[in-house]
Amino acid sequence: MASSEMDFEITKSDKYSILLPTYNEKENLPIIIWLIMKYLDSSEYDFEVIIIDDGSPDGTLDVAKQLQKIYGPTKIILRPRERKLGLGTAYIHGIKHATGNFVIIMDADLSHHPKFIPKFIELQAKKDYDVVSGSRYIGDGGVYGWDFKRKLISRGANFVTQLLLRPGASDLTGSFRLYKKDVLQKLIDSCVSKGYVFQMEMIIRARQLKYTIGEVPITFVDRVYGESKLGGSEIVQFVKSLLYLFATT
Ligand SMILES: Nc1nc2c(ncn2[C@@H]2O[C@H](COP(=O)(O)OP(=O)(O)O[C@H]3O[C@H](CO)[C@@H](O)[C@H](O)[C@@H]3O)[C@@H](O)[C@H]2O)c(=O)[nH]1
Ligand SMILES: [Mg+2]
Repeated sequence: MASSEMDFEITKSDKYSILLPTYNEKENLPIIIWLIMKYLDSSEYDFEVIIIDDGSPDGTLDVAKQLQKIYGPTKIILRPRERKLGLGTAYIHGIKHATGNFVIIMDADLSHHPKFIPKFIELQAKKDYDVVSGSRYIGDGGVYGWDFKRKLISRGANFVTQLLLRPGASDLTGSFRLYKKDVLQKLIDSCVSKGYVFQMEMIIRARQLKYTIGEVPITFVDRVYGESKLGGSEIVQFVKSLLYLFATT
């Protein structure tokens, strides 16, 4: 390895807890878990995957149980909830059970590729960032498979938020991130929103609290199996929260 690639250090005691919220992801879950194992098991990182299933009617939890049998209960941890309680609270629930000193949050529908996780870990270790955020809007990052409307919503949400709140991070609504666990806990405690807009508020709060944020370009590929749970009510929620943050910060 070239010396420039070695100027960071992962401490032996570092552990990464990956939170995977699922709602109707039975086709995607085995593939994402396989990819996580492929990219992290080959490295020497200590990690665990915490699956937070919200009573998916398609039987995602049964699939998760099978995966736990294959990979073992120390690698795959199941923390299901009875019913669909939303993405934001799924993270809050998951972090309570995380044993790592770092937490990685990602979607389970293969839009976020696990191959980026080692890049997040390396950048964090190199600069000791409090947060590393995947960004579709820097370098060779990008979005694939979204229709014009969805691209417009994402770009629009990012643009308006940049304009009003000047957060100094390029991808505000994305949710592929690595946090120091104590930082994530503090951010969660300071956030008021609970839906999808949670991602945006987290990064705004991180800036306010003067945490350092690193960015890794990521590609976001639209899901092949199942459908997005983002609906009109989430968009209304986003606008409300944005205005709230604008008025109060
Ligand atoms: N446990 C639980 N999981 C949920 C819930 N709603 C969604 N999920 C899970 O959360 C992940 C993201 O949900 P999607 O429905 O696939 O979201 P998306 O429309 O693709 O939105 C993604 O991109 C947005 C824009 O970049 C992001 O804002 C959003 O957080 C997400 O990453 C998936 O793993 C999905 O199963 C819920 O109520 N409970
Ligand atoms: Mg998705």
